[in-house]
Amino acid sequence: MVDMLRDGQTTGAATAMSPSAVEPAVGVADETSGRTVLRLDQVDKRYPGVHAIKSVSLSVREGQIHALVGQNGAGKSTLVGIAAGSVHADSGTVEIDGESTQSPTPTWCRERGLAIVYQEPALLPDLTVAENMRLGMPVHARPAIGDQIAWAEEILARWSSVASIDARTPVRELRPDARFVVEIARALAERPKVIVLDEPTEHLLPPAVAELFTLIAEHTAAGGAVVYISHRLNEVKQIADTVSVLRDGALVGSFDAEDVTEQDVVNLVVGRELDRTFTRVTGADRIMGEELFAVTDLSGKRFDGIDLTVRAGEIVGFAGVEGQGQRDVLRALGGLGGHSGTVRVGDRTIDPSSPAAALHGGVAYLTHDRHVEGVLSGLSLRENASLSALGRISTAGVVSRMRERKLTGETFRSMRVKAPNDEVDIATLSGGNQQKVVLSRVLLSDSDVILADEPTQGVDIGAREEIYSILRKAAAAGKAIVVLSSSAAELEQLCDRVLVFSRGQIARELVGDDVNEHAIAQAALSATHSREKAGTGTGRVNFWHRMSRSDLTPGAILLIATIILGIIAATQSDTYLTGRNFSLVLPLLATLAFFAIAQQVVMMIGGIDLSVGPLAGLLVVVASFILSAYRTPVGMILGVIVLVVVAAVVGAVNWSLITVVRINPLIATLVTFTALQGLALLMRPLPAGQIDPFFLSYVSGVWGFVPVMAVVAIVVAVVLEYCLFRTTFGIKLRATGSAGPTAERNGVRTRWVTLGAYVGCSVLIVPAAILLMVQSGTGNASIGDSYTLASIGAAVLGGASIFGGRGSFIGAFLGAVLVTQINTVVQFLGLPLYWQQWLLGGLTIVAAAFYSKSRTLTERS
Ligand SMILES: Nc1ncnc2c1ncn2[C@@H]1O[C@H](COP(=O)(O)OP(=O)(O)OP(=O)(O)O)[C@@H](O)[C@H]1O
Repeated sequence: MVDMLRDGQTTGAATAMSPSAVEPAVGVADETSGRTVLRLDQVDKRYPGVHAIKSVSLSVREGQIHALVGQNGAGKSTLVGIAAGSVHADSGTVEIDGESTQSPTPTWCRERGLAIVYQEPALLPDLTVAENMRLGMPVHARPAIGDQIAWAEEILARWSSVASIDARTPVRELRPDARFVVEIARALAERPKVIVLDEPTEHLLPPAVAELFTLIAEHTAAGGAVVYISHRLNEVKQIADTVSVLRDGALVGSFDAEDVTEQDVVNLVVGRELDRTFTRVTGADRIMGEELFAVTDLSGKRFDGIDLTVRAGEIVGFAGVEGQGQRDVLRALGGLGGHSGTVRVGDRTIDPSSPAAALHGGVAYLTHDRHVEGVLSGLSLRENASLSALGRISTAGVVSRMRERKLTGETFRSMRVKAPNDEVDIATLSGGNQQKVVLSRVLLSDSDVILADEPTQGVDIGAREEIYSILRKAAAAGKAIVVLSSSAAELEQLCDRVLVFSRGQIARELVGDDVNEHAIAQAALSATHSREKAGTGTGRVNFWHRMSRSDLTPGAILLIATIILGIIAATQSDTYLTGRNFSLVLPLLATLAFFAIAQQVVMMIGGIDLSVGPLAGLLVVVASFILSAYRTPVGMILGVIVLVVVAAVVGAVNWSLITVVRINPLIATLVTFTALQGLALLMRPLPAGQIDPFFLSYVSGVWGFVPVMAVVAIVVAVVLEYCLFRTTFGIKLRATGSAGPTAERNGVRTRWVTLGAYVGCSVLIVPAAILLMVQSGTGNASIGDSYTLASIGAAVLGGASIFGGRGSFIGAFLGAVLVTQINTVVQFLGLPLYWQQWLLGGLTIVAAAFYSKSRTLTERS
């Protein structure tokens, strides 16, 4: 494993060379043999302050593995993003399988045979593995929705020896390595002409890497092509036919892999000759201080009885086959896992019960899952890095911008973070640069103990050396450091001592000359024979886990609560269980149910519609003009059509404010709320204008004591529930709410899905408004106002997430049932009316807390 520079004192030993000085020794790739399946021609891309791609031309031929290498920020991801249609180039053309275009879209590229696995998985957390896999397929290759589980299981079966993944599991429950397996398996299942893999092995376990290489070989043997991005040059040398080097957005050249040595590639990537002679600076050569970090009898999930001491100035490595508890121990010490035992920093005993408590006790943890736990998107580099150092840079709670800039700036410079400036959004940085910023945060916390989990993940060869040097400097400054790495070579280079884990315990301790790559790898393998597969996380499926998996769980809980309230009311009053009572209550229930179902549509995409109440009022007012007395049946139908059109227009206005003008949904629909209220009051300042009694008698028809409209509401809820999981639009709706930008990358036109959601929501208010017409009989402008909040309450009770992606129409219906039940039972029990509010508020809090708790537990496990 020589995937890194071997240089104890890198920067001093490196000799700057002109690019031309490192290029002539290597052979230039033959671009003529084999058919070209992907061609990029004069592609150029600028971001504010960065010329990311400088007129790059590249050809990838069939049956070939074409590696793309370069430092962090060189432009690799941007270039393949352009090839896949997810990044729009300023100029240049993309040609896939003979067809070219200047403006490719993800769908265009996929349909022509290009599949891509992004550095950050393009999976939708709230959709199941099977739904994600199906959605990512080109339209012609998608299985029927009913067959998707069997189809996904068949594809994942190929990976079963390295990753046991249940196709029904929501992706949010998968561990990072399993997420990548799903992505890769899906992309290969497309049988693409060319597959792009952007740092695919960063998160994979060694057996999965081996499986990937076998599949890649099969793919190319069948005539497919691969574009392979990696910082692991040993992997590149192992599999690539051609190596293209990018530096600062420009193509240095494309070379035959056989003609270049690993050292040649390093020099080409860095743009200078880098001395890779390795001098390990061990603890024996350094002065170490007193024992600084002491852990006694630490036990928790997947580990047991861990004793550990680290001295000031010492770097201790955690090694072992993946899944032997080493990561769990590190996370528990960083405050990210339950545990028992004693943890001491210096002479203080600390309780790392949370990351904040660990930090407070002097322990900082660098996560291995940068995408989910490390990066704070939307915040600048500076803000991301200074988050753990706020105490040091503020006085009486006020942050000193000068100190913050100085501190973060110096750290960024020492790590060579590549960004236009320190104020840009961290999300705009390349993956490796994001990793450097997250590491900066840990260093800036100035904690006595640093726990670094895969510190060089996704980081280029030059920066890797810089990170080693920074960790060594931190040790030299008296910190105690623990490094977990899947690379034995990395541990050899960094550590004074290495602890090898097996089945949740420390199986071996390597010191002195035993701290070498070979001995570490050997110890890891001989220490254990059982390899845990990548999977869905915990093997133990607990109550919360099972409950939180289903979107129907909230509905079941609501039903039980409704029945209990009903039993109480029935025991207290003889009139509760009578047809007369039901004939009074059910129309109210149907009205609220339509409001809740409508609200659920927009909440599914992470939106909200405050205008539903006034819209209903406006529709009642409009009806008092167009459905006034004694219309013919045709007139009535036309009248209802007008109401639908009015509602659809309001939905479209909401959508354009949110999507085109880009106003937050809460504000946008608050604006519409006021405008619609004003308009309705303008038309009918006071309730007036009779609505046709014949029309009202039709819509208030009953079967026994059950109103027809209540049955319609149930049917609508059930049909929409079916559509949500079994139709393309339903899945796109959930995908858009789950993670909009990722859904876009999967070919979902989120803009139009959002339009459908807002228009759909408004149109579903028409039946609710008709029921209100029955109640008022006249044009009453404010009759719907109170339903805005009630609709949101009912949908939340039904399990809707305000962040989108989760919820259920049956749940929303049952939420409306419970709200109506509370109102009725309070009256039957003769309780004061404020009990309605208390019960509703109390139950909403209990429900929200329950859903939130169960969801958090599921995601953590
Ligand atoms: N959306 C964006 N907005 C602004 N700048 C961006 C954006 N995406 C990328 N960049 C910039 O473009 C340059 C190239 O980034 P890119 O992600 O392509 O690099 P990379 O070679 O893939 O790096 P890494 O190896 O770290 O993943 C970087 O300077 C990056 O900060």
